[in-house]
Amino acid sequence: MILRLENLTLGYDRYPAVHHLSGTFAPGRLTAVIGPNGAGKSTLLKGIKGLLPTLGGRIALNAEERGRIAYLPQQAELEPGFPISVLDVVLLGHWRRTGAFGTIGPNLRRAATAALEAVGLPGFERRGIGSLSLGQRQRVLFARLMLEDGPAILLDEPFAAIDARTIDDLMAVVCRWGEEGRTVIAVLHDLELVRRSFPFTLMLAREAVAWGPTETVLVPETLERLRRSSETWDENAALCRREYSDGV
Ligand SMILES: Nc1ncnc2c1ncn2[C@@H]1O[C@H](COP(=O)(O)OP(=O)(O)OP(=O)(O)O)[C@@H](O)[C@H]1O
Repeated sequence: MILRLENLTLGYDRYPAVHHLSGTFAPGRLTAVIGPNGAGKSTLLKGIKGLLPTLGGRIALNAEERGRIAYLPQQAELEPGFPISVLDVVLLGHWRRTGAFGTIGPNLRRAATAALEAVGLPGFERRGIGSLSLGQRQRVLFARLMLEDGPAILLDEPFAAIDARTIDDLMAVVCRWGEEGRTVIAVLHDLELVRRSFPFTLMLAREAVAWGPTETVLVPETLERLRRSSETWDENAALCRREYSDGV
């Protein structure tokens, strides 16, 4: 899936939070989105997933493609621990794709078991999701993303408050997604992790400060530009005055 943004503006009640963004997320490419609090990173992921209307410009995707994008929101936005099993949480990845009437056959159960093994939780199927640690829950959510089988995967701060061992294990899953040709876009704050593992970076401060190969983006000049632009952006920006060609 080629995910292309064309002069994209996103926001809330017509007040823009991400301005005039243009660029492409190519298949198999791992892109980190970095920027300070309030830079519009979560807004961008929600816009790509179709949870926000576009205020201007467009995301070049049809509805069917958009429906297949897998999305992991920030932990704070996740549903509280319902008393359901780990297996059911993982199988939700399948239902998200097929709808509630999709059938769960033995192949799917095997796929769920294999996904749990791949994230380092073999034999956890019957455990209640509420009995797991934060890191274990994040592993389960990655197993669910595996079952979603999306051509593009959006991760919003997937490693916040997660221990180094779990990050390593889950990064191995992310790298495999890239090798399988899936587009991965991850909001991250750990620049060392970005340098190590994400070949592309979008540096965001309401608009793109820089977007390209990580080694050209994470350099002192652009980090300084990021610092300056986040100091000057207007929390109460006026309605975007450039034209709204579609959306709203
Ligand atoms: N539901 C909402 N209604 C109105 N404004 C919102 C809403 N969600 C976010 N915003 C505003 O949009 C701007 C961008 O927020 P966003 O959550 O996208 O930033 P972020 O880069 O993900 O920040 P963080 O690193 O803190 O998660 C902020 O000014 C925020 O207050």
